Amino acid sequence: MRTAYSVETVRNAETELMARLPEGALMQRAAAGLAAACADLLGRVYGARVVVLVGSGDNGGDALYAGARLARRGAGVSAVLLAPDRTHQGGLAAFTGAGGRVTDDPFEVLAVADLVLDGITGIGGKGGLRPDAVPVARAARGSDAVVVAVDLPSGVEADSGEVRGEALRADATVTFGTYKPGLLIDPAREYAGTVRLVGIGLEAHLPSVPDLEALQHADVARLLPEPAAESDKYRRGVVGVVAGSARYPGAAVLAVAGALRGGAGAVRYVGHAADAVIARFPETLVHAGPPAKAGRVQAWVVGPGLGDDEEAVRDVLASDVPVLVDADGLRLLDAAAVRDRDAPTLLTPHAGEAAALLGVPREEVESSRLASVRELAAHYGATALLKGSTTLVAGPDGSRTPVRVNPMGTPWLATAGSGDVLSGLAGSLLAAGLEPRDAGSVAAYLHGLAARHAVAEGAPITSYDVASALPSAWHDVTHT
Ligand SMILES: NC(=O)C1=CN([C@@H]2O[C@H](COP(=O)(O)OP(=O)(O)OC[C@H]3O[C@@H](n4cnc5c(N)ncnc54)[C@H](O)[C@@H]3O)[C@@H](O)[C@H]2O)[C@@H](O)CC1
Ligand SMILES: [K+]
Repeated sequence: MRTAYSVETVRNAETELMARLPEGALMQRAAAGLAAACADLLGRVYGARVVVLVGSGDNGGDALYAGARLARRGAGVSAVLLAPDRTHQGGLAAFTGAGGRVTDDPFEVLAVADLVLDGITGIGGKGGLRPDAVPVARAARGSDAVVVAVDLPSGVEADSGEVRGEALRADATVTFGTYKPGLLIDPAREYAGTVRLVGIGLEAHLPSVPDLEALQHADVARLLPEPAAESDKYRRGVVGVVAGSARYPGAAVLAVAGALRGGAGAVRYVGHAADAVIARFPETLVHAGPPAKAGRVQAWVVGPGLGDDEEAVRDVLASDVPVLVDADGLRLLDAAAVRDRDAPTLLTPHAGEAAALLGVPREEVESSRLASVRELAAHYGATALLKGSTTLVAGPDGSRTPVRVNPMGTPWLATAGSGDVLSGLAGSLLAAGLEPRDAGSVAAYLHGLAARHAVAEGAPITSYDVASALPSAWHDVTHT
C-alpha cells in the first residue's frame, strides 16, 4: 500500500522526530537523499550545470544543502534567490562554502542548465506561484534541463492536489518522509513527474491511518476473491445487472462483460437488452423484470444505459443487498432512499454526474476531486467512487477510513462504455463479498491494468477490449 499524509500530520510527526535529533539533522537527511536522486538523474555530476531555485522557507534550505553536495562533487551550481532577505541562512552558508554561486541573472544560467532544483515552496506553499517566481519558473520549464521538485512541485496544494494558479511542472519529484495527497491526485499529480520517496525516519511517528492510500499489486491480490474447492456459483456470489434499454443495449452488454470477469459465480441480467446480452454471453441468466422478481442476487448494479426506468432504480435500492448505482441510475436516484438503506451503496459518478449529485459546477468537482468525493460520500451516506484520471474512492465514515486513489489509470480509458465495464466489474466484486471501498478500488485498479494490457496488444482500444483483458490483468496481479 502506498500511503499519503496531510501537511498537518507531517508537521506533527516532524516535530516529534526533530525533538529527538540534533538540530538540522532532518534537513541533512532530506538533502542527502535529494542530492543522490539528482546524481542518478544526471548520470555524471562532475561538470554538470545545476540551478537551484530558492524560496523563503525550509524547502529552499533543502535545495541549497543538496546544491552544496552537488557542488562538492564537481558540479557548477548556481542559486537563484527568490526572497533574498528570507533565504535559509544555514543552507546558504553551506552552499557558498561548497563553491556554489548566487546569481542575479536567472535566465542566463537557466538557458544552459542540465538540471534545475525547484526549492521555491514545499508543504508550506499556499496558492500558485507568486508573480515574481513565474517568469523564472517558465524559463526553467522552457529550458532543456531536467526539473526536479523538492518535496512537491511548487505552486500545487499538498493536501488536495488542487492547482489554483501557476505551478512548476517537474520531470521528477523527490519527496521526504511520506507521500503527500497532492502527489497522487490530479491535477497536481501531473506536475510531479516520477515521484521518489526519501526516508528521513518519519515513518515511526506517523499515525496508522493515512489520509489517502493507493493499492499496489500485492494489496489487490490479497483482496481478490479466490474460488475454493467447494465453491459453487451461488457461493461465489450472483451479481444482478440492471442496465441497457432499447436505445442503449450496448451498455448492458459491456456491464455484463465486466461482471462476468469480476469473480462472481453468475451474472443475472434484468432489462430490455436480454437478446443482445445473450448473443454475446450465453452464460448470462436473463430476466425481463422487475428486479425484485428476478431471483436472489448478492449484489446489484443499476444504471448503465438504463434510460428513464426510475422504477428499476427504486426497486433495486429497496433490496437488502449491496447496490452499485452508475450512469442513468445516478440521475434517477432518490437521496433519501440511499441514506435509508441498511446494506451498503456504492455510487460511481464521473465528474459531471458528481457535479449534478452535489449541485455544483463540473469544474468545481474537477479542480477539487478529494473534497468532492468526501462530500458525496458524506451527503449520501454511501461509498463514492469518483471516476477520472485519478479515480478516488471514499467511504461514508469520513476521515476514519482513508480515501483510496487509483494509481493504475490511463488516458486510454477515456472511451465510450468503459464506465459500464467498470460498474459490472465492481458489482461482481461486491457480490463476491468485498466491502464497497475495496470493491470500487480493486475494480478501478484491474480496469486500468486491463486497459494497459489491451494497449500493449495494440491501440486505440475499445471498452470491449478492456473487458476482454481483465483475465490477464487478474493473472498479472495474482502472479507477481
Ligand atoms: N520540517 C522539517 O523538519 C523538514 C522540512 N523539510 C522541508 O521543509 C519544507 C517545509 O518548509 P516550510 O515550512 O518553511 O515551508 P516552505 O518552504 O514550503 O514554504 C514556506 C515559505 O514560502 C512562502 N510561500 C507560501 N506560499 C508561497 C507561494 N505561493 N509562492 C512563494 N512563496 C510562498 C511562505 O511565505 C513561507 O515563507 C518541506 O516541504 C521540506 O522541503 C525537509 O527539510 C525535511 C525536514
Ligand atoms: K518545491
